[in-house]
Amino acid sequence: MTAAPVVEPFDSARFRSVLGHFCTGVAVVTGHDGAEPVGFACQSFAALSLEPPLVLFCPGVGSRTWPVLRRTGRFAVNVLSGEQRGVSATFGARGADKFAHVEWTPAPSGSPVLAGALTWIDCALEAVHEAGDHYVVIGRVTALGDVSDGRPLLFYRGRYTVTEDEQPGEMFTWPRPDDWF
Ligand SMILES: Cc1cc2nc3c(=O)[nH]c(=O)nc-3n(C[C@H](O)[C@H](O)[C@H](O)COP(=O)(O)OP(=O)(O)OC[C@H]3O[C@@H](n4cnc5c(N)ncnc54)[C@H](O)[C@@H]3O)c2cc1C
Ligand SMILES: NC(=O)c1ccc[n+]([C@@H]2O[C@H](COP(=O)([O-])OP(=O)(O)OC[C@H]3O[C@@H](n4cnc5c(N)ncnc54)[C@H](O)[C@@H]3O)[C@@H](O)[C@H]2O)c1
Repeated sequence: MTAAPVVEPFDSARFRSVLGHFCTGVAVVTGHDGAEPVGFACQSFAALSLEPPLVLFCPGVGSRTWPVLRRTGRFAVNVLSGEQRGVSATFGARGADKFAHVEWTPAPSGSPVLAGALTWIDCALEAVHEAGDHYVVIGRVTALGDVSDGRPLLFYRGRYTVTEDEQPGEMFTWPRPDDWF
């Protein structure tokens, strides 16, 4: 039998403060039910598996986008560029008419690909796990967008930021190609 973990008390502000130090990109996860497009800003996105190709993201239990994605079994992940702070703000605000001021085209799944996104990942729903006040959603990658040289939008300590210019010689190369995976 394992001992119960020692829990030091903390409130949600401290949780957000500490977790906010983990810098991430920002994605907009989109879907379409045949009637209207849906989507929300999401930083809990990650590559999960290469063989088979899987990704994950975590929508809150109160998300109104998520039930549409669950019903249709399809979604697209739009990787935002550093010039898309406004897009993130729109898709991160509840209830707004999120598609009123953004142009989009359908990915093969029909899910919106937002104009100006760095790239996109089209997915079929693979698995869903309940986890606290969020779901962990796993998608099987079905199509991939083109890539561009633009800089990504980053979210760090509750604020947006972008990377600095790359300096010559800064490019890191792994000692062996399979070290990471
Ligand atoms: C950088 C960034 C990263 C984020 N990452 C994540 C993430 O990883 N996971 C995540 O779950 N969220 C994340 N969010 C938050 C998420 O984008 C927002 O909560 C977004 O509004 C959810 O959109 P939705 O379409 O799912 O739901 P919405 O339709 O926007 O609804 C969200 C909630 O608001 C309520 N609501 C909607 N309209 C109204 C109204 N008119 N009056 C009162 N209540 C209303 C709904 O009932 C629901 O409970 C992130 C936000 C930002 C800015
Ligand atoms: N995973 C998420 O659901 C998530 C992540 C980031 C932001 N948001 C929401 O977007 C809005 C804007 O955020 P902010 O500028 O106040 O930044 P913030 O200070 O709330 O975010 C700091 C960090 O806390 C964590 N976090 C925040 N809300 C969370 C949640 N509901 N569940 C799990 N982790 C969470 C994330 O790691 C985030 O980077 C807030 O309503 C926030 O809750 C949600």
